[in-house]
Amino acid sequence: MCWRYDSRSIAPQLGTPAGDIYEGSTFTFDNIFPPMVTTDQIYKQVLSEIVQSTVEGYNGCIFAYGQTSSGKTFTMSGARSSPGVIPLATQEVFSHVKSYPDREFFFRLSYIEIYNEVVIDLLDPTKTGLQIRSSDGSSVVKILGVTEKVVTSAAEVMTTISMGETHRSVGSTDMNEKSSRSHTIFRLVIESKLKEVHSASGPEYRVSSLNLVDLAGSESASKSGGVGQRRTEGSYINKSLLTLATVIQRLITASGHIPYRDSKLTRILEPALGGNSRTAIICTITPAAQHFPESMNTLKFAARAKRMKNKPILNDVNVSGSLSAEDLPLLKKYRDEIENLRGEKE
Ligand SMILES: Nc1ncnc2c1ncn2[C@@H]1O[C@H](COP(=O)(O)OP(=O)(O)OP(=O)(O)O)[C@@H](O)[C@H]1O
Repeated sequence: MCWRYDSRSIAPQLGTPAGDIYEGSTFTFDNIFPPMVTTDQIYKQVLSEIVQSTVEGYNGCIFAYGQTSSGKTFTMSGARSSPGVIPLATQEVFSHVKSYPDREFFFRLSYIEIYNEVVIDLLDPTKTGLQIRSSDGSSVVKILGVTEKVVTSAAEVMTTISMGETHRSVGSTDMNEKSSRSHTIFRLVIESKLKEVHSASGPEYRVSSLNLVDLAGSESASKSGGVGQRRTEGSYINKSLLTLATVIQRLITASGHIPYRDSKLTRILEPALGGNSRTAIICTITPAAQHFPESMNTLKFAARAKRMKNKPILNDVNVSGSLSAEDLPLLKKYRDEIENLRGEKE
């Protein structure tokens, strides 16, 4: 073990070669979880609050960043023995709506991957090269033509995602037998309206999105043994992660142009990076000494990301015309009902 840590800080272990070189580099975070902590425990302690607030009308984003094979997919999707963030969050959304019996909810699910800078619809992989459009100071990012499946239960979400998983770009590298070769984004759009309108009951319509992102692993070509296709994938992965790091660096130093548009990943995640979303970043590292340099890089990324400030806002639908009734089926349905009633009265 070449690291020493407690619940908030981590540093190279003194008395090891790395520890002696990097003496004095201590990183402090909101939480540090040792290997034996389960994703369920992390979820309850840190992530549940963000997921609940998406039901209440705030945008939320949780993403996993780290070296290849350090446990991002294990954390986000989970394994049979240990449910990941996606199933845990899905369960919570559908149970938390019960706390709002005065509201009607409507859910749409999309699941995409960004592979070699091409956006692919995992719910319909014949749709590739999807375009991204941002509006309203990029608080709203749309993926044009993406499949949005209307879902009514947690079980339906998980069945749909399992189907989408079969289309993911996964390949074998020296570091991970089943390495994610793409960034994947699970997006649940949550629309709600008051069943009966009372002026004191708060905003009538709300729309928010929950984005759960499993990034491809940062990797060194020599360790992952990539040649040919694997090497090309690796270079796209590293380039988009570098753009992510640059965006974060510019946000925290408030310096220069912020290059959101330099990668599909940062364009889609723009609201989560310095925007209106509540965002949690889970950085995964391995304690193994041979991966010390990669772990150090991940910790430096995490330390910068921790300094990023977002401005979450409640997305009631009087927001600035950036969302039309066509974007919001529940709102459209409600407007149609009003139009019909007016028609009947006339
Ligand atoms: N905390 C953990 N407990 C048990 N097994 C784990 C844990 N974290 C990761 N693993 C296992 O380690 C292997 C690699 O993990 P995983 O695929 O999640 O890495 P990754 O960071 O997503 O890698 P890549 O970027 O290459 O896709 C998997 O077999 C996974 O089940």
